[in-house]
Amino acid sequence: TTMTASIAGFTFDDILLNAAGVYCQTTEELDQILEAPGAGSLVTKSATPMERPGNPGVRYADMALGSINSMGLPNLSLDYYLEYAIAHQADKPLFLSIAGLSKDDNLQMLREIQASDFNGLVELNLSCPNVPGKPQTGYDFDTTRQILTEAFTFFKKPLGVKLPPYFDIAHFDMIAAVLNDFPLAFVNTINSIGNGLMVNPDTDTAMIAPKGGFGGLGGAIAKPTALANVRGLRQRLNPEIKIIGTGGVKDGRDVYDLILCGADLVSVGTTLHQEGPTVFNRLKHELETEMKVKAYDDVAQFRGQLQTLD
Ligand SMILES: O=C(O)c1[nH]c(=O)[nH]c(=O)c1I
Repeated sequence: TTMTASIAGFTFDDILLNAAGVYCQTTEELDQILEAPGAGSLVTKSATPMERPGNPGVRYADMALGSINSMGLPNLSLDYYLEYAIAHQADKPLFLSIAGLSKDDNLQMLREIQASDFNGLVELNLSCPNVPGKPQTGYDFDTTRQILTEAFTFFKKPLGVKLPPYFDIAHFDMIAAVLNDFPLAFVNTINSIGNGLMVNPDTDTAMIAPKGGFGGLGGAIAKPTALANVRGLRQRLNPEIKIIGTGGVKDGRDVYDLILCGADLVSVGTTLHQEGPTVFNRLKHELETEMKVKAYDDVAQFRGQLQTLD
């Protein structure tokens, strides 16, 4: 069975990778994704120009419905991840994620990457929901347009954006109208569902500490929103803009569904955090099984082919 995809001229021999933020904070974690059977690439933790400790206190929790996190953008700095990516990009195309706290931070990091020997893909994270006082840029269509306009005056390497989930059809139209004006290599949709709240039933307290317990939701709870955002953007974006589908992947059928809605690559967050890098080989084999049931031997045969009832 053929389970490959191409983005910006790069061929991915496996279509699974980690979701930014999960299992990608340190060289040790990144090496485990790089070497994991079934993983076709990796993305580094979203970086800022300088190292950040992130939010204090308990900032991640698993629950029946998935996960809630308010990490607060802890990372070891752009230079750390840039060095790792340059050292390991010969093996397979890699994604470098950046999440500046301002437009200038983002542009400064893009200039540094442009001037470097990195030849992989950059994922501009416009959707971190957990930095206190910082809104998710992806919900501000004018600012998103402004950042991309300035970025493309100098940035020539493959660039994509990590988007927050949208919940209004009008917003699918609006973000697509912005993104279609730029030569983006891909969009990654969705990031966590921002600012949910979960209760610890034993203590009647919030599950996590930062921001009074408000954090991004991932896992099973995110699947319907992930499918809708992959489908909604696939229907609206220029075909040259590829899609990384993220959200709610627990088994091979979840991978299959994201592809059916239009995903080229599929990234795994909560389930990777819970199961570890062996999850990729499990998902790959489960996807193969699902494809055999449907008599498909290539993901290209059903990518984006969700049928509607009307
Ligand atoms: O809290 C985080 O570090 C975080 N958490 C998320 O769920 N998404 C993000 O983009 C980020 I930058």
